[in-house]
Formats: sequence, structure tokens, C-alpha cells
Amino acid sequence: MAKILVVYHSMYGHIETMANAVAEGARRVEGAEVTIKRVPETMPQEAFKNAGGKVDQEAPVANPAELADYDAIIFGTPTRFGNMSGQMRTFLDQTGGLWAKGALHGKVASVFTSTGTGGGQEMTITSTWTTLAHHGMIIVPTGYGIGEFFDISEVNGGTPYGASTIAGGDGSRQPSNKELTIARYQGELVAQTTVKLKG
Ligand SMILES: NC(=O)c1ccc[n+]([C@@H]2O[C@H](COP(=O)([O-])OP(=O)(O)OC[C@H]3O[C@@H](n4cnc5c(N)ncnc54)[C@H](O)[C@@H]3O)[C@@H](O)[C@H]2O)c1
Repeated sequence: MAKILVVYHSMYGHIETMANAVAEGARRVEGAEVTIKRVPETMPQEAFKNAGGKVDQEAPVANPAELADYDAIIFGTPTRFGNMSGQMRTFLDQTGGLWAKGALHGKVASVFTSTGTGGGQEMTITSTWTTLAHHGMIIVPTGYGIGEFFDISEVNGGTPYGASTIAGGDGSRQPSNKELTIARYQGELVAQTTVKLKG
């Protein structure tokens, strides 16, 4: 079995919804075993709750060391000014030991994101790729693999680098059907690639 991990950071739930869609897409692929986890929240619990953070997230919390147990890792992070969130940064900063052993070298990786207005969506994905390249991971972009990427009839996330959603400044907009379709496509594509690579 090709072991696929979807690991995410979500404050308000948009990335959590996207992560579930990515996992759903990956599960369509025969030979793929899919796990969803989230990175530890670094914000004090009370402040997180007071800011309207989504406290009831089902996914168990991941430990950086366990990344070595998977064949593919799909990272989900909201943007913070065009970069991954501090929570995801802190998680990945703890993978130095794995890097020193080459433990993630040759594994498959992909990234999806959420932004308020769309600004920073591509930068967030590609700047996250930098860390993954240092690990020697095989980065899978989505390209324009399905028709949804070409649809400009409404506000829509979805980049050739990876899936995205546009949350709105107040976070009131939820991932649309088209954005979720692209997220499922990303999961499926990564799982197909991983199964092929594993032989
Ligand atoms: N982005 C959304 O989806 C969304 C949803 C609902 C509401 N809002 C509102 O929009 C505004 C901006 O939201 P945002 O998500 O860009 O920024 P934010 O300031 O709410 O949070 C961004 C990050 O800053 C850090 N942070 C914030 N408060 C902290 C604290 N007290 N202690 C430690 N770390 C802290 C955390 O790492 C957090 O992930 C906020 O007022 C927020 O409540 C946004």
C-alpha cells in the first residue's frame, strides 16, 4: 500500500474542509492508504478560542518524526502574507533530524492553501515548496489537469501549483464545489503518482 498523509494547519476550518476533500480524492485510488492529521496549534488555547478558532477538529495531532512513515505527504496551510502559517513553519522547523538522515528524500509532496482574497495563494504554495525541496521530496503540482481550473465565471481558488480556497476577509466564504473538486483532484493525482512510483 502507498501510505499518504494529509497534514494541515487550520484556524477557522477552511483548510480542514480542503484537507478532507484532498483525502477523499486520494482514497479513490486503489492501493492508497490515507491518513489525515493536523499540526500542533501554537496559539494559546484561550486566545485561539476567543479569536473564533475552530476547536472541534477531528484529525489527530501529528508528530514531525512520523512524516518518515509515509510515502507521500500533502501539506495544507493558510497563507500568512504569502508564506505558510507560523504553526506549519514551527512543525516543519522540527524536521531537521529527518533532513539529516535523508528520511524524506524521494517521497512525494504537494501543497494546498487558503487565503482571504486570493492574494498570496500561489506564493504560499511555492514558498512552502522550498522547504520540501531541501528534503529532496518529489513535488507534485496540479497543473491545469481538469476543467475547473479554466472556469472564471465566479470567484474561484485553484492554482496550477495546488488547490486553494478564498475565505474572504472575515472568513465567511466557505470552499466552493469547484475548489473542493480541485482539492479532490490534487489528492487523487498525488495518490496515483505515489502508487506508480512505489510500483
Ligand atoms: N481568515 C479567516 O478565515 C477569518 C475567519 C474569521 C474571522 N477572521 C478575522 O479576520 C481578522 C484577521 O484574521 P487572520 O486569520 O488573518 O489573523 P489572526 O490575527 O486572527 O490570526 C493569524 C495568526 O496570528 C497568530 N495569533 C493571533 N492572535 C494571537 C494571540 N493572541 N496569541 C498568539 N498568536 C496569535 C496565530 O498564529 C494566528 O494563526 C481577525 O480579526 C479574525 O478574527 C478571519
